[in-house]
Amino acid sequence: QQKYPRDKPWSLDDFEIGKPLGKGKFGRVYLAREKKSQYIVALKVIFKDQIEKYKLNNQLGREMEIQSKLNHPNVLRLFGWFHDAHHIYLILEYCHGGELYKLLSKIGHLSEHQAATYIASLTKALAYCHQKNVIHRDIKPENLLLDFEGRLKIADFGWSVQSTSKRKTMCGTLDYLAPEMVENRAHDYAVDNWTLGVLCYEFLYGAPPFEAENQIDTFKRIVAVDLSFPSTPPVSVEAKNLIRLLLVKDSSKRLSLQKILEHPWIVQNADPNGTCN
Ligand SMILES: CC(=O)N[C@H]1CCN(c2c(Cl)cnc3[nH]c(-c4cn(C)nc4C)nc23)C1
Repeated sequence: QQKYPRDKPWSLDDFEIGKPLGKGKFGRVYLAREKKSQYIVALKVIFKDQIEKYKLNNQLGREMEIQSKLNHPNVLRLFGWFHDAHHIYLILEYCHGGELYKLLSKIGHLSEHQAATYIASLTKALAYCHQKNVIHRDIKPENLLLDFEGRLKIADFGWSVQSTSKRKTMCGTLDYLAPEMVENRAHDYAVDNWTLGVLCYEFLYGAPPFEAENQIDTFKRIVAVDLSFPSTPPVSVEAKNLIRLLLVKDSSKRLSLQKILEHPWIVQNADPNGTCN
């Protein structure tokens, strides 16, 4: 029985490779099973020549350094990594529930109970990342996965892999970026608070708040904080209140992560153990 963390370096021979889960510019993610333990993982395969071509070696190294240190129930685990002549392999936690995105596009919008539970989980994950000096976890819906219990996991290493079920308009979208990001001004931890507001809106209405026909109009709506709430689906006043406290142009005035967890809408609607089953 292999003790953990293991001393012998991992190699491809340790795994049986299953179906592809996603693919992208830098590589692909496969379902895989570690032979000795029969443990199911997601194996992310990154092409070395793609990394060298885009001069991303140190970014990848930094991402992996950060990711291997993070250990939180709502942050996807990086168990280890190895490489061969042409590839780098990341051994990642596998989420049986797949992408939150697929669930959202299938059911249109989430209930207030589900939305509050996932916003609370994201807030706790971000508070943990910020405490480890990790910001801007790029929390777009396609980077949010669900484990077998329906618990949310932030799955991003800066190498967003487009999984096969990706919404096409997703690539390069501005929808989730704060004004200071789209205006290319200095950004700090508070960008994540803005993104929580965007996600909360999208979970409840099924579309992001500043969606527009093209990127220019989205850009204009973000910098103007052109926020309005449709009359359907019906959404509680408390939920709208939280969204308004996060989608604030002045980043210093956005509700803090701690205050989000104390907000009445979260306290009244979020499931304490984050599974909302
Ligand atoms: C940003 C990113 O990595 N996106 C995707 C690619 C596969 N990857 C997964 C990662 Cl990294 C971990 N677990 C996953 N589970 C799934 C998945 C499960 N079902 C039923 N359908 C899917 C898809 N995908 C993953 C995340």
